[in-house]
Amino acid sequence: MNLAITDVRLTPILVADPPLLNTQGVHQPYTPRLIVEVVTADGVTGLGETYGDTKYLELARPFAERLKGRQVSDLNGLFTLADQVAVDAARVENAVDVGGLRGVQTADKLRLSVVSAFEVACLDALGKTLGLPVHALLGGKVRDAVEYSAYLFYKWAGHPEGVACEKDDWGAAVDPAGVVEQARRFTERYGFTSFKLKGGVFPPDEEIAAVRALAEAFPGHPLRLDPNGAWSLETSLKVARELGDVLEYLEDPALGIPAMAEVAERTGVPLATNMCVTTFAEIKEAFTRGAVQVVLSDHHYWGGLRNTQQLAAVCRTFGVGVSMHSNTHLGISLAAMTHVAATVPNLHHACDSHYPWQSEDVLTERLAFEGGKVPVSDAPGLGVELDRERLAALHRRWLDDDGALRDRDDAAAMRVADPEWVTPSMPRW
Ligand SMILES: O=C([O-])C(=O)C[C@H](O)[C@@H](O)C(=O)[O-]
Ligand SMILES: [Mg+2]
Repeated sequence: MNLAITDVRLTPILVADPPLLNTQGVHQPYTPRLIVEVVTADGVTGLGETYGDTKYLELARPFAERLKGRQVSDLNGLFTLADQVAVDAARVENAVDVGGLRGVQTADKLRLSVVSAFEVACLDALGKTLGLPVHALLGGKVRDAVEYSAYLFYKWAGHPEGVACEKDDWGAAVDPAGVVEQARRFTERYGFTSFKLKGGVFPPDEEIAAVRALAEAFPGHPLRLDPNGAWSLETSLKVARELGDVLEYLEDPALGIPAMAEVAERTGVPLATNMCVTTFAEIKEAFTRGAVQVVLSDHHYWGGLRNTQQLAAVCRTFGVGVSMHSNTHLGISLAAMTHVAATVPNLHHACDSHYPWQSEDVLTERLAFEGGKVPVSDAPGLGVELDRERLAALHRRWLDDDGALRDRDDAAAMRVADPEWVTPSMPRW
């Protein structure tokens, strides 16, 4: 058995994305992802996936160079190695992640977002070599299936006229009836029983009405609303009070730990975040001030599967809940999320996943939701197989792009439909 890494392949791709609305704008018709392959001396290939924007590619390339000759079992060494990769100061100066949707942007967070794909790829290769599933390498599963929630979005029926795109069959959802209809489709197609609505798109009263409509259509089901910090403290307090009786939690109503702490204290409504706690450095203040009751981990920017387990342990220590955030991702990441989620004992909320919105994948077989859950694979590694033809086709799309879509920009996509659109200043309402 030879665990030495002899080759690393990085393949940036563009994958189809429907016109999903958020407070920054709308999703572009294609979004960048990076597929990582780590090959061992025995010829075993491990797969990983992360964000594919330029700022990640420019770190992934020098990192991949340094990886050759190391062992896929040397997971701690990945972090030491990452520290050697310089981050351009312009990338982090006064910067927030994806226009503010994912919190602060630090040099470490950028590095971790890259390391995570390599950690997953190394675990996949190690698992395949040893004949063990990734969850076993993480200490073993405590559940056989991981529950996900329906991630509802306000959306248009299609991308703007004349824009090259793939069509989707979800239809439009721009009012309460549309949101309920979308939720019904999610339950019919995937069996989800929890619902999260991406808010911050329409004035809060309209979004309150949509959540009320969901509560009426699906009585007793867990509901969440996430405006990505688009509301002032006063608006957050108002929405929390109006929806407190039907929400499982409210996600990032306002920006920053002090505002979140005040909303939590004055309303008692549980708050979740993937914005004010996205790094270990932010935990102490947020937890001691009671600003968040559920941290939505994302193994991509927390630095991988083992860091996610560490985050879960810290949350458990402080009596704070943990669940999972999601951005547009493919099956490799869904498999990784499922393996780590299977090992976290204190996971009491259904995880987010964009996967149902992704009509394209790079796997020979898509992962399936059964009754809203993804079964935990016991096959060696992640339990997924790369479809090289699909990978090549999506890479071809990336090569053919003139650069306009290689960096996610929801405000730019919105300007195609509304040339006057500027990124809203926060708080928006
Ligand atoms: O706050 C969140 O849950 C997200 O940031 C998830 C995604 O970024 C979502 O808002 C999106 O892609 O529009
Ligand atoms: Mg969120």
